[in-house]
Amino acid sequence: MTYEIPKKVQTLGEDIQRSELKYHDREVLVSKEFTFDSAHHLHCYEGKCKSLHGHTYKLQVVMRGKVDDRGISIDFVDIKQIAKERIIDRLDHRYLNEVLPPMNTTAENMVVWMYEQLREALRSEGLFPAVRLEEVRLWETPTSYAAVTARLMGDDPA
Ligand SMILES: Nc1nc2c(c(=O)[nH]1)N=C([C@H](O)[C@H](O)COP(=O)(O)OP(=O)(O)OP(=O)(O)O)CN2
Ligand SMILES: [Zn+2]
Repeated sequence: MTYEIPKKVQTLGEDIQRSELKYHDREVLVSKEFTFDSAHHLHCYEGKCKSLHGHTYKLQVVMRGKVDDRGISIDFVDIKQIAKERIIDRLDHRYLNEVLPPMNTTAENMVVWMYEQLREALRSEGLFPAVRLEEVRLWETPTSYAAVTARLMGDDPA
């Protein structure tokens, strides 16, 4: 069954297109969250995390960009596609020590690697510099996270 948009609502859409009340060119942060489950263990670490164990990780990706005529700075769908391809699909239900480049799989190391992956994806997809990565946050447990920002990564725009 198809639903026809009422004439009144169509007109409202046209009004919005014509309206002066637009926030385009204003920079806005846009964020999306993901979860994935992985196993890992730490090296050079005395404590329970030296043994093989798992986490439900939570990843938050924050991007920033100028709002366009539609009122969108970066489509949530694009953030999802990039994060899935570059991170989630590679790490979900995997043994991190095996699938990540050689690193101790701490939240700190992983979040920097994730930032680099996402920054590279924005460039290769042609979204940068209109869209920039602002912050990446990785929760290892509900109470522990590591994060990097554009400033910490030396990527602040002049
Ligand atoms: N700075 C860091 N400290 C620790 C890391 C890390 O990546 N960076 N990692 C670990 C372990 O991987 C461990 O699994 C997580 O430790 P912890 O937060 O203590 O885990 P809990 O399940 O005990 O968390 P609660 O939320 O307090 O129950 C260790 N340290
Ligand atoms: Zn752990």
